[in-house]
Amino acid sequence: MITMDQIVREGHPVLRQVAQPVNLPLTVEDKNTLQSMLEFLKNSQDPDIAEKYDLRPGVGLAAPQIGVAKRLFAVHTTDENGKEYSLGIANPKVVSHSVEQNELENGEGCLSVDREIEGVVPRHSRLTVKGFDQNGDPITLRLRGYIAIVFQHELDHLDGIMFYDRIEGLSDAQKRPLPGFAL
Ligand SMILES: CC(C)(C)[C@H](NC(=O)Nc1cc(F)cc(F)c1)C(=O)N(CC(=O)NO)CC1CCCC1
Ligand SMILES: [Zn+2]
Repeated sequence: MITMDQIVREGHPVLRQVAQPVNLPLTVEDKNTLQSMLEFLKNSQDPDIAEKYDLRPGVGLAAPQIGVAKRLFAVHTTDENGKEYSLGIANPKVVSHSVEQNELENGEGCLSVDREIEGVVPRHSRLTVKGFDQNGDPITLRLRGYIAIVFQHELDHLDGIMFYDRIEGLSDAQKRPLPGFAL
């Protein structure tokens, strides 16, 4: 099972790479990667398991965050209307998005970032994502609200983009992990 010590922290080059698309049909290895990332998210949201293994409660995880430079990520959360999103997706891409932007008023964090970074992260408020599910079947998702933000945060990881890259006015020093922390 994935635990926090398998999660790569900022400063590791894999978080700044552009991840490679995966071949379809999905290999057993890629299916297992998606499944293990989804399992981590579920475990991290289970109070008993999270406490037992000291997991940070996560809603999304991208393959580069476990050192796999492939275009795979998993999400496990419910949106404002209580619709559950619990899935792994392969080769996701944004096919359209609103001009209108949206942001989490308290800013964002990241499982790969062990520090608080102030500032809102502008995102598309609505977007359509196409990709392939864990069975390799094509999927199209029309997203808005919180889940749209989660997807954009994970999509950015596949392109080596960290949430704080998008915060207006952040100095370069603030964008660099302190040397002592980039273990
Ligand atoms: C970095 C962290 C703060 C752990 C963030 N969680 C979160 O925002 N809220 C949360 C998580 C729960 F599991 C249950 C709950 F009620 C609230 C998160 O998982 N991510 C995912 C991530 O780092 N992916 O790479 C960061 C979020 C920032 C905006 C969208 C995803
Ligand atoms: Zn993240």
